[in-house]
Amino acid sequence: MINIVLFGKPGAGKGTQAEFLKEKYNLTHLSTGDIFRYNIKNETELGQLAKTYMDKGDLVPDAVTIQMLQSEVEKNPDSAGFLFDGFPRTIAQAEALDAFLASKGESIRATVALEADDEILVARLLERGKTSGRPDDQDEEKIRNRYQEYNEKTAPLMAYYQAQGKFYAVDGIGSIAEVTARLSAVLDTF
Ligand SMILES: Nc1ncnc2c1ncn2[C@@H]1O[C@H](COP(=O)(O)OP(=O)(O)O)[C@@H](O)[C@H]1O
Repeated sequence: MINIVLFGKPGAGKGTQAEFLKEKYNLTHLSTGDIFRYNIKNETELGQLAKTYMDKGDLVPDAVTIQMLQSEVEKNPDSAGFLFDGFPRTIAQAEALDAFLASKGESIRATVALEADDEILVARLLERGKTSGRPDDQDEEKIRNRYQEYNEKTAPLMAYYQAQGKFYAVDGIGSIAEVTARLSAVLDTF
């Protein structure tokens, strides 16, 4: 199994790139943001809980997110590998993921980060907010709050995966095809 973490700030292009990478490498794409939004749309209990955090640009609590992610992995027992998008976002989530995969005799092969400047990304998200309907993309204050959450809670994951020798970064600025090519150059080495 090849398990990959796609890493990057809000708006870095993880979802866009995941669409190409999952096809190319035959991976099961698990986007925690997409799963939460699906639950919000269907008005599940999980969705109602997640919405209170997401609308403010806060992270959903670890216990909720970890349990949800594990159940999504369990739903795909025959997967050739997972592409984790938007997860892990905290050290506690990364530790839980490592322990969970280890219990199945699996592990994370690599974490690949899409790098981009904050100001470019804030502008991208405001643009996306005009058509995406996402409440967290429409208000600059909420967007800034997501960057603060990222800097405080998610950025430390770079050192976490670097210490395991699993961290790779690519430039996330360029055309979609250019960025896909940069990511593929890293993933093709596995
Ligand atoms: N792993 C996670 N842990 C906690 N909250 C999460 C996680 N993944 C997604 N969320 C929630 O969903 C929101 C949207 O996430 P996502 O769709 O990945 O968008 P983006 O990367 O553009 O912020 C986050 O701001 C957060 O509230």
